Amino acid sequence: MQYILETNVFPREPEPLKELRALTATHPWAVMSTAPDAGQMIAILLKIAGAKKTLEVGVFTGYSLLLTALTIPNDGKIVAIDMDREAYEIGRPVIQKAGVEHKIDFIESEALPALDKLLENPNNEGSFDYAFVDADKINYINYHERLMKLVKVNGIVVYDNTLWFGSVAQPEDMVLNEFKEGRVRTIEFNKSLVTDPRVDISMVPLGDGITICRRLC
Ligand SMILES: C[S@@+](CC[C@H](N)C(=O)[O-])C[C@H]1O[C@@H](n2cnc3c(N)ncnc32)[C@H](O)[C@@H]1O
Repeated sequence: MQYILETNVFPREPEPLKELRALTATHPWAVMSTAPDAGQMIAILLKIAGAKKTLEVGVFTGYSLLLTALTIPNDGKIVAIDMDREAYEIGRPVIQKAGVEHKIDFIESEALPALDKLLENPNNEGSFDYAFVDADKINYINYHERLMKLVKVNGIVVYDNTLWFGSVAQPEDMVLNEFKEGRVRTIEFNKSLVTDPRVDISMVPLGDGITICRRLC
C-alpha cells in the first residue's frame, strides 16, 4: 500500500513544485491546484513533444505553470492567462527563485478576450506547441474553438478536471448540488470532444481527470 501511494503522486517532483504546493496548502482554494500525478504526466508529454511555445488558461498560484516553466527549454515561452493576479502573486516568489520567470508572460484578464487578442496577431495562429486549460468549465467549449486556431497541427491541448470530482460518472440524483452545474458542463464538453474530428483524444484518470487532445487538422 505504501508503495502504491508513493508511486501515485509525483516521484522526483522538483523541489520548487513541492515548495509551491506547501505554500498553496494554506489557501482556502488549495484543492483547485492541478494534481501532482497529472502534473507528472504533463511533464512527460511536454518533453516528448519538445514543446517550447505554450499557453495556459487558469493559473491560480501557479503549480501547473511552474511545472511547464521547469520543463520547457530555457528559451521556451508560456503565455499565462488568469483574471486573478493576487493568486499568481502568491506563487510568484517560488517561480522567481526557481529561475524560470523569464519564460512567463502573465496576462491578467478574462481568458476569452485574451485568447481573441492573441488571435488578432496572425503570427500566433497555429504557433503554440501546447496549451493547458484549467479555468471556468462553462467556457471550455469556447476555449477549445480558440485553441484549435492557436495550437499547431500535431500540437497538444490538455484539459483539466474532465472527471469533475468523479461526478460525470454518477447518476444525477447522487451528485451533490455544488457539483451539478459543473457536471452538466463537463459532460457536454467531454461529448463534444468525442465527436470533434479535429482532435485525437485520450481521457486519463489522473488527478481530477485530464483529457489530452492532439490537433489533427
Ligand atoms: C483551478 S484554478 C487553476 C489551477 C492551476 N492550474 C494550478 O495548477 O494551480 C482556476 C483558475 O482559473 C481562473 N479563472 C476562472 N475563470 C476564468 C476566466 N473566465 N478567465 C480567466 N481566468 C479564470 C481562476 O481565477 C483560477 O485562478
